[in-house]
Amino acid sequence: MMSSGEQSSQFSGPMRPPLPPPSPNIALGFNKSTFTYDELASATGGFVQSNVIGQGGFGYVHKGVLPNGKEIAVKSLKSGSGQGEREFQAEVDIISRVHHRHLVSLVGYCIAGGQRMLVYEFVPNKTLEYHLHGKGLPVMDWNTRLRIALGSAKGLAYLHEDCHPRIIHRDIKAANILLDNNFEAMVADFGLAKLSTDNHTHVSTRVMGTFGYLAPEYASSGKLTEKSDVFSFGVMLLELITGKRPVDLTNAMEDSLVDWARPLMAQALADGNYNELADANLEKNYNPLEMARMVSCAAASIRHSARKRPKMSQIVRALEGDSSLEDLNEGVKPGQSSIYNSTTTSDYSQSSYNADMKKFRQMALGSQEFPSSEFAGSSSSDSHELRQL
Ligand SMILES: Nc1ncnc2c1ncn2[C@@H]1O[C@H](COP(=O)(O)OP(=O)(O)OP(=O)(O)O)[C@@H](O)[C@H]1O
Repeated sequence: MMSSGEQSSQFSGPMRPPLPPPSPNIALGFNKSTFTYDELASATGGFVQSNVIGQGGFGYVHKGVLPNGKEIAVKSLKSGSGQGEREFQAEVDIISRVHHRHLVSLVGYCIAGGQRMLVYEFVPNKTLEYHLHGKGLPVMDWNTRLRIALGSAKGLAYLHEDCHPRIIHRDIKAANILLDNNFEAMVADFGLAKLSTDNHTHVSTRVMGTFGYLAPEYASSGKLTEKSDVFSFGVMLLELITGKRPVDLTNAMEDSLVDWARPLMAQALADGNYNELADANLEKNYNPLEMARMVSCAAASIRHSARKRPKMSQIVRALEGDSSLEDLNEGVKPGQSSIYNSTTTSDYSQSSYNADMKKFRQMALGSQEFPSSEFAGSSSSDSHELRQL
C-alpha cells in the first residue's frame, strides 16, 4: 500500500493525472482473497477461545471482524490432505467465485506455514440442526421449514446446474445449513465440495460425507454424482417433515430415518393423511398441500436408483408448486434398510482447546507439519479425517 507521502508526490507531477484515493476496501483488507496469519489473528482476537463459534471435522471455527467491520468466520483446516499449495489455491479460487443468495460465500483464505484457513462470510443465526433439534428452543413453524427447504434447494441447484465446472457438495446435512436472522437458509461448507469437470460419473477413492445422509451407491462404492447430494437433501427434507434426526440411537426409532419413513411416506401419499409422518411438535399446524409437496420431494430424492432421483431444479419447482408432483413420484419403491452411526461431536474441553491452539500457532508461525490426528478436539469419524479441501 502506498504511504501518504508517496501519494502526494503523484499530485505534484504536471502531466500525470492524480491517482484516485485508495479504495477503502483494498486499504482495509477486504475485496481480496488472501489474508496473512496476522490479519486473521487480529480479526479473531488472537484466535481466542471465546471467539470459537464451532468445531467441525476440519478443526475450529472462529468468529472475527475485519478492520472494515465485516464479520467473518475463520475455519482452520487440519493438515494432512497432501494437497499442494497450488492445487489448494486453484480450488479455493473457483469456490470463491461462487456467489448466490443461498450459499455461504468464501471471502478468502490464508496459508501460513503448514496451516490453512478458510475465511467465510459470517452467518449470524446458527444452523438448521441447532434450531430443529436443539433442546428447549421454540418449535420451528411449518412456513419456516418450507422456506429453509426451498432456499437450500435453490442453493444446491445453483451448484449443480449453474456453476461451471459444476460443483457437488458431498456433505449436505442440517448442520451445514446456516441461517440468517430471518431464517433464510444458506448452504455452507464448501471445504468439502469437490469440483466435477465432466459429465460422467466420478468414482471417488474416498467416501466423504456424514453417516445417515449418505446415498447408498456413494456409501458402498464411492460413485459420486449430483444425485448423491439429492439423496442427502431428501434426508434433510425428512428431518424437516418429521423433526427426527437421520439416525438417533437414543430413541425407539430402530431404523434410520429413511427406513422408518419410507413406508409411512408411501401410505401418506396414498391416503393424504400426513399426521403419522409429520413432526408431532407441529401439532398438525401445516398446510396439507405444501406437506404433500415436501413429502413427494423427499420420497423421490431418496430413491435407491440414483438415476430416478430428480434434479435439484425439479425439486425447487415442485416445492414452489410449479410442477406436477407425478413427475417426482413415478417409480418410488420402498428400499433396503441400513443403519448408520453418527460420530460427530462438538464437545471440547478447555485443555484440549489449549493443546490444539498451541499446535495451530506453532504450525502457522513455524511452518511445522503435524499429523491431523494430533488435534485433541478432533472427531474420530473416518469421514471427518478424510475431509480436506
Ligand atoms: N460462515 C459461518 N458463519 C457462522 N457460523 C459458522 C460459519 N461456518 C461455520 N460456522 C459454525 O461453526 C460450526 C462448525 O462448522 P463446520 O462446518 O466446521 O463443522 P460442521 O459442519 O458442524 O461439521 P463437519 O466438519 O463435520 O461438517 C457450525 O456448526 C456453525 O455453528
